Amino acid sequence: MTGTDHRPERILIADDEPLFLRTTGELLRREGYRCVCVSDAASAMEQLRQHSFDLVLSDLNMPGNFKLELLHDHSKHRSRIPLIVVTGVPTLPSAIESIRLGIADYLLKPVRVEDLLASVRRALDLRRKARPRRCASRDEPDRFGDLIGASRPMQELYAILERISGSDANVLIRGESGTGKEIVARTIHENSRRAEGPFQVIDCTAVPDSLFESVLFGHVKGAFTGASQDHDGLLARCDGGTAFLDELGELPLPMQGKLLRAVQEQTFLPVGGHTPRRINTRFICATHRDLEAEVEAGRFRQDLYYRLSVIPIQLPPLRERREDIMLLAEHLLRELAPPGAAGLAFSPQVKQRLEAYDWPGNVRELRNFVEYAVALNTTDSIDLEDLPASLREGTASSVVSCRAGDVVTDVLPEPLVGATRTEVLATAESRYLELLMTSHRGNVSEAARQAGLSRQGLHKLLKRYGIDPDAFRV
Ligand SMILES: Nc1ncnc2c1ncn2[C@@H]1O[C@H](COP(=O)(O)OP(=O)(O)OP(=O)(O)O)[C@@H](O)[C@H]1O
Repeated sequence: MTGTDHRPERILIADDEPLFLRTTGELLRREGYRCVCVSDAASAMEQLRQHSFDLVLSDLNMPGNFKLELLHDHSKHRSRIPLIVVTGVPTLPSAIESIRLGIADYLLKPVRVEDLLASVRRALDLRRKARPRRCASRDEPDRFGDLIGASRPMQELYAILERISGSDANVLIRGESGTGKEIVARTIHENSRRAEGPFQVIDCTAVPDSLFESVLFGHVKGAFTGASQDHDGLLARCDGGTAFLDELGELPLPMQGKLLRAVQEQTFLPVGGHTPRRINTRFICATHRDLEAEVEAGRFRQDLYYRLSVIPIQLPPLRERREDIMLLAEHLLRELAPPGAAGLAFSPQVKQRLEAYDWPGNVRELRNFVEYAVALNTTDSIDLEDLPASLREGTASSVVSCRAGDVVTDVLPEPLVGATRTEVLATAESRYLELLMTSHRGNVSEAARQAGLSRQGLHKLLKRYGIDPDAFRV
């Protein structure tokens, strides 16, 4: 059985019973599906974050899922991928909660082979019908795969994505935080001939410099104290697929030369190894930094920059494509509203406020806002009182205004007069983060919510500026 784009459909099976896992995996593979089997909820969530799947088959009682964590995570972030529950311990509360979270089916163990296959086929069939076609921009002007937006910059982006779908060239995506760099990278992967291969996210800010080489290239047994066996790195996992290097600008300089070899020659040496490993990988990278300035400043290798930016893509901030705000907000509302709240809508005053707001955290901030409003709302309309204070008061829109001809020293602190644009912006961002941390007393979750960033995204920024949240706790 294959999907509409002639690639085998991918099924994630999560169950802590080894026998069920093995036999179900074998059964579905025989039917032509590609299966990945994991035995706990954390591994399932990691797989879903890193790879594309068409369906999830999940047990309920398995490690890490006793409060249905996998189902909650799934309903929040990937509700368009159908999830079938297969449980040996059915309870009424778990069944009600599973259905509330929008599962596709609820099967009881021992499940008959024909029932399982019928349920899998039904769920995949529905997904195929609901799924936007490949390169959908011509027929559906306001979306391309999972990307939403009808503005001119988005139309231009869709045209580029369509044109490059036959290409295997490396891509460099730039844009502010939350503009959609990762979702664009996934879209490129899913529309490429590598679609059935892995899509591996490598977050350059998440790995300490000293571990980078081993995390990226792996190591051989005995390479260092504690290396008791050979270990594959993240690059080995991208073979046949796409490596997505997020925040490329943070890659330590010594690693840049090693990455260049992997990009150029498609080979690398695991730490302590002598035999080069060959890969077949496309590189898509993202950065919010001005990499050309980094090259000029000697912080980023020019040869690597040219290798990776064969196709450059610039993502516009949301404030520069305001006509997409309500389109995205309505889409997110449909995605995030609980089942049974299909009529939930924004009031006219809220729409006005959303369209006027500057969205410094871009689409991620908008998504966080919709989640917040959906969680607080008890009626069928999202009204002004459901908005967080920053949006109600429109604080982020009130920017310092500076008329043409004003002397720039009026708005710049003395030490920054004559500084470059990058230095001024970095100073402002670092100051903003300090104020944010002060007002939230070092609570990263709360601060991230206000800033419209993910916790991970805020951690990345804090790390970049050497700001320790613990120092703000009182
Ligand atoms: N055009 C879009 N259509 C639909 N959803 C979008 C769009 N752009 C972004 N999103 C959603 O906004 C959120 C943030 O997007 P994403 O993580 O891709 O941004 P990013 O630029 O990689 O952020 P960061 O730089 O902080 O890592 C995700 O939930 C993503 O699905």
